[in-house]
Amino acid sequence: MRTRLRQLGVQGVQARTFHAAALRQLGYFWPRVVGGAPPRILEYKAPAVGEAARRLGVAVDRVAVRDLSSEIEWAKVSLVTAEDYERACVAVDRETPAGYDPTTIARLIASYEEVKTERGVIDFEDVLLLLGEMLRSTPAVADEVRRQYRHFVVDEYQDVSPLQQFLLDQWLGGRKELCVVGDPSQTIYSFTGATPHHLLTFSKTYPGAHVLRLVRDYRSTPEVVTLANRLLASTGRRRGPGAPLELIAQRPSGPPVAYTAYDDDESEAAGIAARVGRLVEQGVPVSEIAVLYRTNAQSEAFEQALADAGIGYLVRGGARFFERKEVRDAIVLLRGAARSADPDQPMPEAVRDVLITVGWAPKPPAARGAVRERWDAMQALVALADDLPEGATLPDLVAELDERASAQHAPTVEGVTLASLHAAKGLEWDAVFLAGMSEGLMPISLAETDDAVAEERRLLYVGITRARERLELSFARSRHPGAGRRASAPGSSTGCGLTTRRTAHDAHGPRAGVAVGRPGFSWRRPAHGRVRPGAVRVVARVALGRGSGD
Ligand SMILES: Nc1ncnc2c1ncn2[C@@H]1O[C@H](COP(=O)(O)OP(=O)(O)OP(=O)(O)O)[C@@H](O)[C@H]1O
Repeated sequence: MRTRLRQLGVQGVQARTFHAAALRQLGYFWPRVVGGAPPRILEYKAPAVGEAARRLGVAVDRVAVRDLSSEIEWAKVSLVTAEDYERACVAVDRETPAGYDPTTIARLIASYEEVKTERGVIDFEDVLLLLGEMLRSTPAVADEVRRQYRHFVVDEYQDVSPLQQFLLDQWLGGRKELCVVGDPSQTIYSFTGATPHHLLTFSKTYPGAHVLRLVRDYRSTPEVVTLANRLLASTGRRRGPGAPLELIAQRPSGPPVAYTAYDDDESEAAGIAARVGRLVEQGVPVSEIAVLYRTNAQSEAFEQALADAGIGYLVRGGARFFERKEVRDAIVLLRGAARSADPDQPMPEAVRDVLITVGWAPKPPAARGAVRERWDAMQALVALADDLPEGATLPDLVAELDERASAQHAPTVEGVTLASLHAAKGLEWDAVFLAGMSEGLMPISLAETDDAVAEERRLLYVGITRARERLELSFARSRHPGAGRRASAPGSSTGCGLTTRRTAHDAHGPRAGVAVGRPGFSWRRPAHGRVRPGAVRVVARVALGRGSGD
C-alpha cells in the first residue's frame, strides 16, 4: 500500500495496520492521559495463561495453554468479556477448546487479566482496547486524533474483528469519510475472531454508501481466473450479500495451470526448486516467484531445496527484517552518515560506501545460508536507496527506514518468496507454486467443521489468485517414501488424476490435480443458520487507570 501510494505521488498518508497505528497513538497519549510510560506489551500470552490456570488449580499442558491463549484472544477481539463469555458461547454455538467448559474458561479469562494487571503488562489486544476506550472517554484526545485523521480507507475489510471495528468507530467519531475494500471470498481469519459481517452489512450501517463491485481481474490470466471461479462455484452459493463474485479476466491467455504429483515431500521440494530454476533461466525475476504452503512448518523443505539449488529465498513472516542485527547496525551507520552527508555525493553511492564497511559487496557471496541472508538483507537496503525518487538524500532514506520499521514494512529482498497462504494475502507474483495440496494439509486436518473447511477453501482461493501468469499446484503422495496421501479433493472417493500420473501438466485441472470446482466436486458446504458474530458484540470494559484490574 505504501509503495503504491508513493508510485501515485501521494505523500503524508499514514498507511498502517490497526495494531501499528494504535500502538503509536497509545504511546503518544498515554503519558498525558494516564501518566508515565505505557505498560510493556506481552509478546506471548502463554506464561500469563499458565499462571492464571495454576492459580485456579486448572490442569494444563503446553498444548492446552496454546489453545486457551487462542481462546482468550478470540474473546478479546470479539469484545467478549469474562462475564459475558458463557453467554457468548451459547449465542454463537462455540465449541470450547481442549475440553474445558465455558465456566472454567470464563474464570481463566478473568484470572489472566489479573495476572497481567499485577505484572503491569498489557497484551496485543489491550493496545486496541485501551486506545479505543481512551478515545471514547477522553474528548480532548478524540478531538485531536479526529482533527488529524479525517479520511479512512480500510483494506481487507472482510477480515476486520469486532475489536478493530470498535477502534475504527472511535477514530471516525460518527463521520462517514470511510472507504472499505474487501472480498468475502477471501475471509481467512475467522478462527481468530475476524468476520466479514461488517463488510456484508456496510450498506445498512451507512445507507447511501456507494458500492462498487470489482469484478474485472487485471492481475491474472484467464487460466488462473477460471480455476479461481470454479473453486468458488463449488460452494454452490449464488445469491445474497456474501455470494462470490465471478471474476472476469482482463489479461491475455497464459500458460495452463500445472498439476504435479511427487512421491514424497523431499521430491516435491526438489521438483519445485528445479521448476523455479528453469523459470529464472527463462528470465522470470526471482523476486517474482513464490512458493506458498498451508503451515509454516512446511517452509523448511523448500528452504533446503532452494539452498541446494543455489537459489536465494526469503521466508515471509520469518525473522523480522528490522530486527536483524545487520539491518539494525546498518541503520545506525546510515543515521550517522546522514548527519555529515556530503551534499555532492549521490545518495545511493553514499549508501553503498556505508554498507561496504559492514560487509556488503556489489556481488552476492558464493556462500549460502546465514552469509547469503546477511548480504540479501543489506542488498535490500541498497535497492531501497536506488528506488527512492531522484534527488532523495540520506536523511530521506533514514526517515523512510524509520517509517518502514515502525510499520514493519520490510523492503524487497531479491529471492523467491516462501510464505504461508495466510502471509500471501494481498500480494502477487508472476509465478506461484501452491505446494502440499493433499488431504490433511489442504484442507488442513484441523478443519473439522463445515465452516472450517469453507475457510480452507477461501484460503486456497487466496493462494490461486496470487498468481499473475503461472500457477503450479502440487502434492506429495507421502511424507516419507512409504506412507500414502491423497490429493486434495475432499469428498471425492476417487481422489484425482494426480494419484495416477507422476507428473501432469494439464490445462483442464479436473483430470489431474487439486480437483477444485470440477462438476461433482463436493467439499462439505458451510452449515446453515450460522450466528452472525456481530450478534454477540459486547461493549469493552477497560479501565484506563494504572494498576486497575477491571
Ligand atoms: N484498472 C486497472 N488497470 C490495469 N491494471 C490494474 C487495474 N486495477 C488493478 N490493476 C492491477 O491488477 C493487480 C491487482 O490489483 P489489486 O492488488 O489492487 O487487487 P486487489 O483487489 O487488492 O486484490 P486482492 O485483494 O486479491 O489482493 C495489480 O497488479 C494492479 O496493478
